[in-house]
Amino acid sequence: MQAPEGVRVTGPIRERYDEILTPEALAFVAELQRRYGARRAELLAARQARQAELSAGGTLDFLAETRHIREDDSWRVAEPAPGLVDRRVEITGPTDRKMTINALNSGAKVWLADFEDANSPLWENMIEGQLNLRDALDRTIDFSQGEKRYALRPDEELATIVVRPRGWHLDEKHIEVDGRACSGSLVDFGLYFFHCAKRQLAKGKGPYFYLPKMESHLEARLWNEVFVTAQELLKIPRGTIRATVLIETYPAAFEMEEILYELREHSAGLNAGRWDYLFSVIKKFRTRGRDYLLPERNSVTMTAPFMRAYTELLVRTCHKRGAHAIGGMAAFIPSRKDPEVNATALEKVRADKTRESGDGFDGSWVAHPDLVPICREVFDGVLGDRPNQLDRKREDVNVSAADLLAVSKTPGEITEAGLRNNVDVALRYLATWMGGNGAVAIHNLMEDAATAEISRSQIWQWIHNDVRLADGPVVTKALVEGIIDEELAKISEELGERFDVELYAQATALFKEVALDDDFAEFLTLPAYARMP
Ligand SMILES: CC(=O)SCCNC(=O)CCNC(=O)[C@H](O)C(C)(C)COP(=O)(O)OP(=O)(O)OC[C@H]1O[C@@H](n2cnc3c(N)ncnc32)[C@H](O)[C@@H]1OP(=O)(O)O
Ligand SMILES: O=CC(=O)O
Ligand SMILES: [Mg+2]
Repeated sequence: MQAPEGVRVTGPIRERYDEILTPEALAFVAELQRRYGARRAELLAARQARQAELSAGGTLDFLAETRHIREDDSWRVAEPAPGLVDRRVEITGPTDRKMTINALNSGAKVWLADFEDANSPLWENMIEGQLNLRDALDRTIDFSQGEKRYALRPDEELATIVVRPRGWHLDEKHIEVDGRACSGSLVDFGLYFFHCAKRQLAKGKGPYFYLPKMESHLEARLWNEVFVTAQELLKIPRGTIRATVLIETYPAAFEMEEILYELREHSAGLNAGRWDYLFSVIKKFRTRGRDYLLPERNSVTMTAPFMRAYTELLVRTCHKRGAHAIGGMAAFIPSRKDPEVNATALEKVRADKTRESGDGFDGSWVAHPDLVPICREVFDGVLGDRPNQLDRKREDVNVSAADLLAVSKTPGEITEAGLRNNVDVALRYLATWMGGNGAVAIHNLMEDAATAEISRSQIWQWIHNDVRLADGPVVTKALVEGIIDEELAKISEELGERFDVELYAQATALFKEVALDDDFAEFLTLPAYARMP
């Protein structure tokens, strides 16, 4: 395989990879990396500086220097693009061949094709995911499992593809530009844009993206600059790209309006990414004692006052600027085998979507095809024939910085069962992730990188703030180490021959690093990726 000057591909080149890793596509990605790699590094350093301020006693607030943007009522984001006008149901999931076909056929309006939370960034997953997206657009994608054959429905019935590239913090170590690993965000964005932008335009849609884990409007400005350059290089009209930003970090909640402003000619709205948001709340104030201590994971709900403040503000901010507000993921996974589990999942998801649609969201996420009808039914009930409810301005909403920061008003406690659950789920998830799969149902809940981050960071926070369990001792490293051994033994007994000794050994070492080490790993995926081939 021929690579352009200064570009080195170190991952194995398997069948058909050369169709994605063409010299032209690699040159395009390298151009983005050369133009924007240094700025990305500066913005990642700025995250560290902000964290140091918070750990030293600082707080988060709306920015004084951007007040003029918030107070200027004249600007709006771009009109909704074709395929993104009605987003009442969005399904998310990884880009393997079967899931690609199932998601596109699911009846959802949008498919979030995920290179992020639901994906383990194995080289094979990244490149084959790109191939699958391209094949889907060419309608050459097929798949069979046993007797079952998978094929796409007619184009007009398929979900609109919206790709979620990796966040700014992750590298793609198998593609080096001028001797350094390339940004994972630029690889995922660049390869998809290069191969699929024109294919999408030919179908009357466009290159659309979900942007994860941003921490400031300056990071959104960087994405906007990348978009402008990418469109120029491929001679595609400026403003063709559309991007929905996940508001899923604590700092970003204070910069929603500025993020929309930076991306306004490319914006397709905001999404309330609840799981990473919770992780970020824990992470940002992890050393700050009781004021920022959440109850155990499964008892924090969307009705906690600080979570309501965040989602209400998101809807109000979006609708003021003509942007879609998209709801998040209820983690309950239906079952085709267990009617009771299925009924519970449907009921919980219905309640979640009812709250969101009532609050003014224009649509929401589901994790599984069997949840599409419920989400559609609930949003149909509120939207009727209208494609969205952008006209519902929610001027009644008035959220202060103190409301967003009111973590300590969250009801619930921290118990031994909560601690054990965090250990058990994190171990199972990390073993799955190291095995190349980024999303899995565990105890009937969807687990992905964001939910696993909550589990391990809660444990870190409890250890470092001398938290006493409601029904037991103070949480210490030694206590957690004992529980790890016990939970591993239970998992091994339950899985029997399916217990992969090697993967669980890796998961355990990784979990100890990200939950027990005094240095808090910024993202668990960083040390996890370092351990990956
Ligand atoms: C915090 C966040 O970022 S949330 C967004 C990121 N997370 C996600 O996207 C998770 C998406 N969901 C999933 O990956 C899956 O639903 C899981 C892993 C949780 C469960 O998957 P499974 O164990 O395969 O569920 P199940 O066996 O019930 O699946 C039934 C069928 O639905 C398909 N299916 C399940 N979820 C999806 C999905 N999200 N997209 C497409 N197809 C799906 C399965 O492939 C299977 O297809 P088949 O009948 O043709 O074999
Ligand atoms: O990406 C979504 C989230 O909840 O995290
Ligand atoms: Mg997320």
